[in-house]
This record gives sequence, C-alpha cells and structure tokens, in this order.
Amino acid sequence: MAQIAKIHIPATGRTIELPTGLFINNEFVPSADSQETLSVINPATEEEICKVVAASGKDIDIAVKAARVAFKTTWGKNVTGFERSRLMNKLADLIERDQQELAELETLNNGKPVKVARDFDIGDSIQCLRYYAGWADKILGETIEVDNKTKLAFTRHDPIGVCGQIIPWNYPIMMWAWKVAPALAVGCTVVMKPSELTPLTALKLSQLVKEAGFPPGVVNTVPSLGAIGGAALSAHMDVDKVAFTGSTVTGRKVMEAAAKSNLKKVSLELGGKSPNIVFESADLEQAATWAALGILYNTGEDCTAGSRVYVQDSVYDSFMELLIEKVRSTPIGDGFDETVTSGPIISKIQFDKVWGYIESGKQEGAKVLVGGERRAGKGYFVDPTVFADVKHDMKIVKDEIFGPVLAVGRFSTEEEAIELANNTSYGLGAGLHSTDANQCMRVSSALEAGTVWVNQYNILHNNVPFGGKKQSGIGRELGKQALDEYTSVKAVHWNFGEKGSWPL
Ligand SMILES: NC(=O)C1=CN([C@@H]2O[C@H](COP(=O)(O)OP(=O)(O)OC[C@H]3O[C@@H](n4cnc5c(N)ncnc54)[C@H](O)[C@@H]3O)[C@@H](O)[C@H]2O)C=CC1
Ligand code: BAL
Repeated sequence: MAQIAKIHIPATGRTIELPTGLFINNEFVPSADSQETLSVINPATEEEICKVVAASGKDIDIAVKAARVAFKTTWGKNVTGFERSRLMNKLADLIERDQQELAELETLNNGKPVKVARDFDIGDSIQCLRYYAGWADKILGETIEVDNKTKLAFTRHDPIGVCGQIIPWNYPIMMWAWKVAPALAVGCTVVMKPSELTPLTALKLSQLVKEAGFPPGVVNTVPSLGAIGGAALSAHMDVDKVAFTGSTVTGRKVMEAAAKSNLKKVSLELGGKSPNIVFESADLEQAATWAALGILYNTGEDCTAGSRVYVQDSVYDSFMELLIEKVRSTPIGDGFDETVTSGPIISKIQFDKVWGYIESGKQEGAKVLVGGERRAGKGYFVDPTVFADVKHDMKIVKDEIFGPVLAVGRFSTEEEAIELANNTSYGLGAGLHSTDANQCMRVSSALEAGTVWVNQYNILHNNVPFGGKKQSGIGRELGKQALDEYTSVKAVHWNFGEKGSWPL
C-alpha cells in the first residue's frame, strides 16, 4: 500500500499528504511482519478516507524497544527539564501553526464540527502542552530531616520509563495531548496507540513531533486494533506504565493484563453516567442551557456527558419547556458546515448501539419528548433524544450510551436527589444547579464523582485534575496530579556522619 495518503477535503479544497505507516524512531515504517491495514471511515458520509498500517504484536515490541533506547540515552534523565520544556513549546507552536489543517483532518475522521475541533479540542491541546512544558523544569523532590546531625533523606521524582498510552476516538487530539504532555514533561518516552477508528491526527501529530526536534524513539505511534496493539502494550513486560481512556469493560482488561505481566502502573479514565441536578432555586434558563450542553456537546460521545438530569418537582414543567426548546434547535450535520454544533456518531457499531438504547427506552415505557425517530440518508446521524418519566432500573438510566440521549427524572427533596444521583456504579462527573450557596456546598460534597460542576457543566481546565471514582477510573489526568502518574518517587537516605557498628 502507498505510504503517503493524499486526503482531499472537498468542503475546504485542502489536500493533506499524510504518511500512513507506523511512526517508530521518528520514521514512518511498514509493519515488520503484517500486511494488515485499518480502513478509516468518514462517519458523515460512511466513505473510506484512506487505509493506514495496522501494527502487529511484533511492531509493538519494536516500538517499545525504540522507546526504551530513547529513555536510556537521549531522553529520561539524560536531558534537562529546560530542554524538554523547549521542545514541548516548539511542538505546541507547530500545532498552532497547523491548527486549521489538523482540525479539518479531525473533522473528516471523527465528524465533529471543524470549529469545535479547531477552537476547543486543539486550542485546549496546545494549552495543555504549554502547561506541562511549564512543569518540565519544576519536577521537585523534597529534603526530609531524619536526624539533624549525621543524616538526611531526600526524594527524587524519577520518570517512570516507557509508557503505553491507549486512547479513544471521541477526542483523538485532546486525549493525545492529555497523555503525551505530562509524560514528556517528566522525561518518559511514549508508545501511543490511537483508536483504530481515528488514527489520522495522531499520525499528523507524529510528523510535528519529528519537526519539533524530539529525538527518535521519544514518541512512537502505532495505530492498531485494540485487541492486538492495546492488549500487547498492556501485557508488555518492558512497558512501565499504561495510561488508558475508554470503556470500563476494556479498562478492566488493561488492568488484568498489567497484573498478569509485570505489574506496570495503570491509570484508567473510563465511562460514566453522570447526573445533572436542577434545584428549584436555580436560574432555569441557565440550567437548561448547561443541561443541553451537558448531553449534546460532542454528540454525547463524552465520558462526562450529563446523561441523567434530575429536576425538582416544583420547577419541572418550566425547566422542561426551556430544555426541549434548546434540544430541538440543535443544528446537526456534517462538521464542515460552519452552522452545525453536533456531528454524526463515530461508527456503524456505535450508531447501532445508540439506537439499541433508544429502542430499549421506548420498550421499557419511557416517554420520548423529542427525537427518537430515524433519519433517512447517509451518515451516522442521530437526532438528540430526550426521555422523560424514566425509572431507575431502565437501561437508558443505568448504562453509558455515549450518544445524544438524555434520561430525565424528578425528585422532591435534596436527599432524594443525592440518592438518585449516586445510585450508579460510575463516578466521573456530576452537576448541580442552585442559587443557594449552602445547598451547593452540601450537595457538591455529597456527590460521588471525581468532578462536580456547580451552575455549569463539562467545563475543564488543563490545570485542574480530572478523573473518576468508583468504576469510572483510577488516577488523575490534567493538573499537577497527572505528573504523579508518570513518576516514581525514589527516597535517598544519606549518611554523612554516623559510623555503622555491628553487632547492633
Ligand atoms: N471514557 C471514554 O472517554 C470513552 C468511553 N467509551 C465507551 O466504550 C464504548 C465502546 O467503545 P469502544 O471504542 O469499543 O471503546 P474501547 O474501550 O474498546 O476502546 C478504547 C481504546 O481501547 C483500545 N482497546 C480495545 N480493546 C483493547 C484491549 N483488549 N486492550 C487494550 N486496549 C484495547 C481501543 O483500540 C481504543 O484505542 C462506548 O460506547 C462508550 O460507552 C468509548 C470511548 C471513549
Ligand atoms: N470529557 C472529557 C474527555 C472524555 O470524554 O474522554
């Protein structure tokens, strides 16, 4: 197969030349032992964009070796934080230079609106790289007094080593940045496995990694099926850490493979079924806006999607009127249409999964207030669908759907709202809307989630930690906490005066 794909984007007239090989040691290469390819599909048209090389188990091994050599020679403890910071800032500048082109590639492959990809996903990713570039020369240990006369101890936060990073298809560039940036900042090397559905921007970013001047082997990119490349990374004996974002089912497999191999460090960012609570004192217009954004942003393909909304009885009707109006007016379509705010679902499999849930909601007796009807034509488009009168044991209330499908229920007291919100195996995000400050403090404290939004929803910042409780994950991304995921603390005990004696 051709090693360079010429990808034409009719909507903008741009043609992108993209290497389609594996990126190992700063070169795009074919597989060492396989002819397998991944067919990359545009979800808005259902047409193939191109094929890319699919890494085999042997290719993963080669990439891990490249990352290990780099870690021991040109990266890891062999390069100063100042230099790591310089290269990361250079990479951020190159991404900014190519922001529009990257956005168009992301839209072609993922379907999200090009303006969202450009201004939010990529804008935040550039900032993420710069944020962690700022940390690269500030990885500090501490000195600890153990005896004032003859000894002290100090700690070093060493880079953990070679990191396998497995990312999903909902935010291909942003998840790349969330994982690569803290790893590079502390001196780790990376073997990145993008989703088999969305490998294109990871390949483009690999070109920029080389152009920025990173030494060979520091970042390697191995598009592959999860059961092959992801499984091989998770089980690899020479990978020191695996960072994963995706489903809880697959996260469990990653952790099991880590436990059965070399007990590598694992961080998991998994699914959710996040509640959004509207209390009677809330600014209802604003609460409806955030609730709509909570479920419809990124077409609901978001681990923190606010997919359960609970509304206090006394304001239920007024709130629902506002919410339905917003949901109904959501412009859905091809992401290259600048007026669109929601694109298609990522794939046929996901499309069928989302429809399976919509049908189950109808069968289980939930009331469809808006949506719920199939569209004619090409593309995996699903109109936003809102269910009311839901019961807690319905599948649409319990399971992560990962699409624009919202379940709305009622409550009468604060205690009931908290009980409903926490009645889930997940614990990723939660929102509450109220103008009573005491209530905001009480409820935000009671909600079992890694992130709680008060009078807003789904807003994240690179300097604030993000991650889950319960079966939504282990570890934290973003903020200074992410640095801990990529470092290993070494304690050095130093004797500068005490003579040893034996026997004691
Ligand atoms: N938390 C999140 O951000 C995401 C959650 N999901 C959830 O997962 C559901 C299924 O979507 P999928 O794409 O199938 O998610 P998935 O969890 O299977 O895929 C995520 C990543 O894991 C890789 N992977 C798959 N099997 C693996 C294995 N055995 N070992 C290691 N890595 C493996 C995939 O290749 C991909 O790179 C969605 O409907 C949604 O509910 C999906 C994507 C992102
Ligand atoms: N909303 C944060 C990123 C994610 O969905 O995976």
